[in-house]
Order: sequence, then structure tokens, then C-alpha cells
Amino acid sequence: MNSTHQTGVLSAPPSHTQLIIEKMTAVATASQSNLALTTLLVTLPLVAVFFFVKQDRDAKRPPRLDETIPFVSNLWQFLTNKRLFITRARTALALHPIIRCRLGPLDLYLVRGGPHATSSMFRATCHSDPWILRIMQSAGYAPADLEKLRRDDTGSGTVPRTGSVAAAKAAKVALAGGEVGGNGTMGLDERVWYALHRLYDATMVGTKAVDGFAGLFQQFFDEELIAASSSSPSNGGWISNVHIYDTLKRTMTAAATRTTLGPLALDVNPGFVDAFWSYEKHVETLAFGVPDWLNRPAVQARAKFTEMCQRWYESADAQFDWDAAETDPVLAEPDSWEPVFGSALSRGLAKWARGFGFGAESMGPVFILLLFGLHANTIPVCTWLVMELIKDPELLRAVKEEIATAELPRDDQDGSFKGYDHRKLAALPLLQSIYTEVLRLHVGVLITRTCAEPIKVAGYTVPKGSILQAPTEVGHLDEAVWSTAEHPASEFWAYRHVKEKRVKDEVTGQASTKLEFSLAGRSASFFPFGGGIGMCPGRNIAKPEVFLAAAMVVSRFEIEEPTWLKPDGSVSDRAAQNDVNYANSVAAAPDRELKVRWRMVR
Ligand code: HEM
Repeated sequence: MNSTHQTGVLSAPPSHTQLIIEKMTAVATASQSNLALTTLLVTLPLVAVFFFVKQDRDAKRPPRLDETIPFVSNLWQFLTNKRLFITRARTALALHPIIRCRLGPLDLYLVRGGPHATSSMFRATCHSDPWILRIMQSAGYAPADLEKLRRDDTGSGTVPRTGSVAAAKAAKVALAGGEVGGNGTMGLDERVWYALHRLYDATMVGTKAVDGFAGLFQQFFDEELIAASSSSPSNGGWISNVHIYDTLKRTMTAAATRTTLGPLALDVNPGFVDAFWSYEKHVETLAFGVPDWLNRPAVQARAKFTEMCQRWYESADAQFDWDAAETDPVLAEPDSWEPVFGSALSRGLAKWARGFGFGAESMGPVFILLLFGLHANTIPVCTWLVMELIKDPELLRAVKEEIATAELPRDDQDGSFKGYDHRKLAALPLLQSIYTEVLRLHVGVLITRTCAEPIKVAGYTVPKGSILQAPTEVGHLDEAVWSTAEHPASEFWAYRHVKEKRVKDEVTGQASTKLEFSLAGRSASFFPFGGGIGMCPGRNIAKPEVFLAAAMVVSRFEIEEPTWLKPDGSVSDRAAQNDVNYANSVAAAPDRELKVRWRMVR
């Protein structure tokens, strides 16, 4: 099947039915022998069309994305040429804020970003539990444990979702004149989604947790960088053939893993970093439910990495004092860290799984998913940021100047480098603007929600149980929102999200200009981390990780001779673009490697 045949965008139902009527009329008139049959053949579809169109108009349903072969074409294109599918969806959504789309057995609503998505999809009644469950299943959670998650329909919020089992129980109790607590009658010990969400909130989103993560990551990343750049002094400290993406994959994966799981995971598993990236390539096909026998390399990569996480979990479990853990204040001390399980997040996740009675075979899958969330987006995003800086010496100079203002005081004795204040780094306007540009251009994902109640989107009523998807690309590449006279939305423009502000020195009274970061009026079209209660819980640790790693690379190294390489290692005459294999897989990997020579200067 040629997927490029699908040039049509929106199908107007009457033209489809007209086509059917024309075909049937032609067949009937050809025989001419039976007027009654002809009448029947013509009128029956007309009656059907009348009801179909009427029903459509009554329900005020959005138009449908065209499909050459119903149930097949869209799905085929999605699987074989996702780039083209998303482009068609974007074109259609430029015309209409919401469209219906059949993707194989799924009947979806695609929603344009901007206020339409944020005001409807990101409300508490829309959730992503079925999609998270699917990912958990594809990671290898045991069926009995998946069932525990499936049974709990109360959601992640403090108050159980309307219409859920707990809400129904609470209504029954209230009817019988009983007392109903704030959480309904379903005990907190049964609310597995809520417990996970609380853990994420405390150990990833909160300020204390972010500070703890940033401090340790910086320390471990520094050690990794030093190890990666040790060189013989005879060549003046220069190291040739440094591959930026590959180096960041190795150093950041090791540092963020040590920060989160502690050192044991890497100590007991030689080849851990390579095994992670082999698995990462396949997560999407695994989640899509491609049968194992058709997806052997993916299944093998998952098995290898799961085995490593399982091995680490078993040794951590054997060394850890679980009795003491009974009083372990994971939520109250989200920045606590110890060398066996590592962070409060990792300990808390182990406690969550044990507390809900998860089997031993689910422990590897629990942690492979945590590591996927931790590394799969942050590292490509940091790579794009560093690549943009190396590509443009003028921009690099401006960013280095900015970064210098966030450097911690040097060592009193020997003047050695002590790192960065991650909060100051995170507030730098130009660096924030570049980060936003990188997320806007390189993060593509279909944010998916199931609505537990009927909701209104752009004037249409979307029935209960419907699936809604908002492709980030539609909002992120919207010319009307992002373009300037010189810089279309499709282009990287480092200064797109800063404006110059005139300021006056309070002491001298001297006027000058300074940059200020702003997304004002455009934030609804920018949602690389999703939104609402299902929003990425790692967003607050992703930022210091990316900023610290990028700052340390560009300010501590002198970097020369950038050369782009194709995947086969030969020289490329163009810079990296998004790897099409990662279309819609959150952060895209670069399809070209950047080779440089560098030496550590401080
Ligand atoms: C630049 C980096 C990152 C990007 C662009 C990103 C993006 C996303 C997106 C788009 C979602 C789905 C949100 C939704 O449906 O509304 C998500 C979910 C998630 N992310 Fe991130 N993420 C990043 C970093 C991280 C980090 C560092 C972690 C840390 C472990 C993490 C952990 C998670 C988890 C656990 C979920 C699922 C949440 C749930 O159960 O509902 N992410 N992320």
C-alpha cells in the first residue's frame, strides 16, 4: 500500500456517500431490467445518508480525517510513515480545532493545541491511566499487578474520579446515611494510582527534591566528565574524535542513574548504559503492541535490560534494612539519599510496589520504566542544546557569559571550579529561551487522554469514554503563534523567547538593557510535558539536569573542529535533524552525530 496516496485531509461525509450512490446507480442502470431494484438501490443509501448526516448534525460532531480504506489506511500510515500522518493531522487541525480520526480499531478525537486543549483535555476528568497501563504492560509488569492497577479507577487525584468505584461506594454509603470521608470509602491502601502520583509529586516535583537531585547530579556528572576526558598531557590535553551525542549518553546516563538508583545499579551490571540505549530504541514498538514474534530484537533488548534492573533490585533488597524503612519518611524527606537504593524516589517506588503486593517479576519492569522516563528525553534534549551552541560561536560566547554569572564561588585555597548554582542557571533568560526552542522543535508527542465524563471542546460535545489526542507539533509549529518577520516557526531562533527590557541602576541611575525570558500569551501552544494532573512529573528535574550538563560541557571545555557525521561514520554535508524513527516519541534523537576535538580548560 502506498501511504503517500492519502493526500485528502478532511472528509465531508456527503461526498463519500455521493460516491457510493454514484457507483450503485451505475451498476443498477447498467442492467436496466429491474426498475424496482434500481429504485431500491438508490433510495436505501439515501435513507441511510439522511439518518447519518442528520445524526451527525444533531450531535454536532467534528469532521473526520480522510481515510482511503476505512480502518486500515490511517493505521498503516501511522505505523509506516508517522511523519506523514502527523503532517496530515496538522494540516487538518489548522483548518479545524478538533477532528475525528480512526486509527485501526481506535476512534479518536485529535485536538489542536492552544486554549482548546488546555481548557478541556487537561481537566481532572480526563486521564491517561489506560495509556500508562499499556506502557506498564509493554514493560513486562506481571498480569496480576496490572490487574491491581486496572481495578482502581479512582485516578491520581486526592478526590476519587467522578463515577469511579470509590465514588459509587461513597454514594451508596451516603444513601444509607453513613459518613463519607474525603477520599470516598475506598481505602488509600487500595488507591494505587493516587499513591504513585503522591510519590512522584513529593520526590520529583517539589523544590526540596529538585535541589537534592541537582546537587548530586552535578557532582556525579563532573566525575563522569573528568573520567571521559582524561588524556595524555603530551598532546596538550586535546582529545580528538569526541562524539557529542554518544558522550552525553554515556556521561549523563551514568550520572543520573547514580543520582536516582545509587551506585549499585552500575556496579553490579557491566554494560548497563549500552543495555539501556538498546532498550530505549524499542520502547515505542513494544508499547504499540506489535506481537513478540514480529518484534524479536525489541523483546531481547527489553529482556536484557530488565534482567539488569532485576539483578540490581535483588541486591539492593538484600542489603536494605526494610524494618527501618517502615519509618522511612520518603515523602517528608524527598532529598534523602543512601547508597543502596539511592534517592527517595527509588526507595519510594520500591515501597510503593511492595506495599501494593507486586510480585518479584514486576520489580525489573517498574525500574526500567523509571529509567526510561529519566533518560530518554533529557539526554537528547541536552544534546540538541549543546549542538546549537557549538554550531554558532557567537551564541556560544553569549551563553558562556550568561552561565558565568551562575558559577559558585571558587575554592578559597586553589581557585578550583566548584560548579554552578542550579537555580541561578535555571533563571538565565537566554539559556531558558534556547531550552524552550529545543523543546518546541524536538519534542513531538501525541498527548492522550480518556475522558471520564462528556466534555466540550471548541463547541463540540465529546462523549464520555472518548479518547482525545493533542499532537504537540501542531501547537509547537503554529506560525500564527511563534513566527517573527525574520524567523518562521520551523526554524531554531535562540532569541525567540526573550525580550529586551530597559533597566536603571538604582545606585548610579545609569540606564541599560537586559534580556527577559517570556512565554506570555503563547504558553497554551507549548506543552512538551503534557498538562493537567497527568503532566510529566520529571519536568522540574529535567531542567537542572539539562542546564547543568550543558553548562559544564560548554564552559569547561575548549571545543574545536565540529564535523557532522552520518550514522555510518562518513562526513555529512548537513547538520543534524530530527531522526524520523523518533517521530512522535517525545524527544527526537539527532540523525547526525557531531564530532569535535576538545580539552578541559578548568
Ligand atoms: C525534557 C525531558 C522530558 C520531557 C520532554 C518529558 C515529557 C513527558 C511527557 C510528554 C509525558 C506525558 C505527559 C502527559 O500525558 O500529559 C511524560 C510523562 C512522564 N514522565 Fe516525562 N519528560 C521528560 C523528563 C522526565 C524525567 C527526567 C523523568 C524522571 C523520571 C520523567 C518521568 C515521567 C513519568 C514517570 C511520566 C508518566 C507520568 C504518569 O504516570 O502519569 N520525565 N513525560
